[in-house]
Amino acid sequence: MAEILTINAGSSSIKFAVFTSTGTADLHRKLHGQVEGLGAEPRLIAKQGHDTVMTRALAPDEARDQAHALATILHFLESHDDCPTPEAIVHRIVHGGPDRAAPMVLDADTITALEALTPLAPLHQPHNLAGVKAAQTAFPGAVQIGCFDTAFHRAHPWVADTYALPGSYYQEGIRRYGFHGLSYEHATRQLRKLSPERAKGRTIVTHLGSGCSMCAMQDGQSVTSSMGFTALDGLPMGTRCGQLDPGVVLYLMQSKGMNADEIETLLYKQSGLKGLSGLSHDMRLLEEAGTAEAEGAIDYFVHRIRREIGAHMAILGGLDALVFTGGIGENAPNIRARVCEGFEWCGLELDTARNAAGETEISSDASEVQILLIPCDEEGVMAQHGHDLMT
Ligand SMILES: Nc1ncnc2c1ncn2[C@@H]1O[C@H](COP(=O)(O)OP(=O)(O)O)[C@@H](O)[C@H]1O
Ligand SMILES: CC(=O)OP(=O)(O)O
Ligand SMILES: [Mg+2]
Repeated sequence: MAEILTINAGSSSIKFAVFTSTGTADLHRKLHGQVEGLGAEPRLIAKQGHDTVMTRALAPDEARDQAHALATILHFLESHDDCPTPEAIVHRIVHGGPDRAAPMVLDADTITALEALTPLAPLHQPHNLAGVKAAQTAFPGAVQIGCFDTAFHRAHPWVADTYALPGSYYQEGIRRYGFHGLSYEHATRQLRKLSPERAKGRTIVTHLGSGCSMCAMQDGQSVTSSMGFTALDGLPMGTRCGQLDPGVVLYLMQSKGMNADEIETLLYKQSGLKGLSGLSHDMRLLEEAGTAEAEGAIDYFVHRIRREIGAHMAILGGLDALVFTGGIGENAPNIRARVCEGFEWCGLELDTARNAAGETEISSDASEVQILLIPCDEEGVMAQHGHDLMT
């Protein structure tokens, strides 16, 4: 029985899963888990089905950063009673550049080309590629496969991909790539099962996790997305600023004398919910805190999501379904309620009780737009791609 291991290094977590394949298209998830809370209070959680087989707070040297967290996961897998012997290890690689529109086997040349994209995704790409190397060492017999967050958006029309810079900049790759593609792919697959007619129409999926973005789709194909050249643009995130006037960057350089490294740290690691609240990147803590700054951070977060929903809806010419996914999207009913508030004018109405209960369909019976909660499963999509490439 072939096994597939998936590794998904996000900005605040590393998620893993072991799947077995019996030769058919159906994959069985036999073990999964994550190191979550990187940068705050990291812990390792592993589950078999719904049963938790491990939950442990991690010491600083076990989860100082993604590399340590991954070593902790690989150590856990190797010492697990049923240690996996993966035939393929599938990695989420956040940036695939302009041409990689499908998953692929990672050979040495591809890894070198992907390393060159590190400045475009500094919170992710180095960790994604370090994960490939660590996995090669831990499981030397396995094929390494990459699935790219950017791939899902590669068929955007030019207007959704370009910046209004001279054309040569687009040609050299300065364009809007869009991210969270594996999450969007999963959401559309689920939507096709849950609501096939609406999935053929105009849909917006909003991925609200540690990183946050939104994607407008027509018949499951990405039309436009809130993230751009890097995973900084669009919505505010845990520690990232989201949309920012580029004049701010010029001001920081010219008037405050900040250098590129300082600005990178500010925009990627000290901004977003963390920067505004002065407290934490974690929505759970902000909701509990109740300070004026934490409330302000949540107000801004909600405001920007609402603004992007309006913009994405305008590009689609209306809306048939709105999907929430990601750590915040799935687990924070108050945020969902505030995002949807006052959108009745365009036929979008939440059902308070369904939303509070976290049901799959959270729109009211009267709502013209269906509102759904679809738990993010990037690992399931990755495993399926790995399986398809191996057979
Ligand atoms: N119950 C909850 N209420 C509010 N926010 C939550 C809850 N559970 C998780 N989150 C948020 O989800 C975030 C993690 O989302 P996730 O999609 O797992 O992130 P990533 O994959 O980018 O590391 C956490 O930082 C936290 O803010
Ligand atoms: C692209 C991105 O922001 O990913 P994540 O949400 O996993 O940090
Ligand atoms: Mg994620």
